[in-house]
Amino acid sequence: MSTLPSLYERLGGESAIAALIEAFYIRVLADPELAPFFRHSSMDRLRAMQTEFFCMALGGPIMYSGRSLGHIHHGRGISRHHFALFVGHLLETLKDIGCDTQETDAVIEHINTFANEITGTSY
Ligand code: HEM
Repeated sequence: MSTLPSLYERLGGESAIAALIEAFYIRVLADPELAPFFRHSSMDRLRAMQTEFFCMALGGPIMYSGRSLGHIHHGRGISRHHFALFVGHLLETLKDIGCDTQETDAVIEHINTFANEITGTSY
């Protein structure tokens, strides 16, 4: 019996995901609507935690050691609009690194499932 490779494997594992996150936050911080959210954040910690989170969320053998998504994001005024901008930058970054459409769509679909947890809304 064979198992399909996880998205983690299809993207190239931990080092490829770390590079993706690095390129992604360059875009996020260049967005005038998103940059202010990160003004007081340690970007080194954020990139490290986000890399762990993506590795875990995409099926990799890595445990996320950061705080709960709700706990971190609630009370910061992150709307659906901000979430959509954030995911838009992820989409562009995946395209930039040459990720094919099927993998890009699968990653975006998966990351979108965290929308309620991040924005604190459920509808
Ligand atoms: C699915 C989408 C998202 C995921 C998976 C995610 C994940 C994370 C993770 C893993 C951390 C680090 C946690 C830690 O330090 O323990 C973090 C921090 C943070 N996130 Fe997100 N995030 C998402 C969307 C967003 C959006 C849309 C915004 C704002 C527009 C945002 C703003 C922040 C900020 C400001 C921090 C740093 C908090 C601090 O300084 O301690 N995130 N996020």
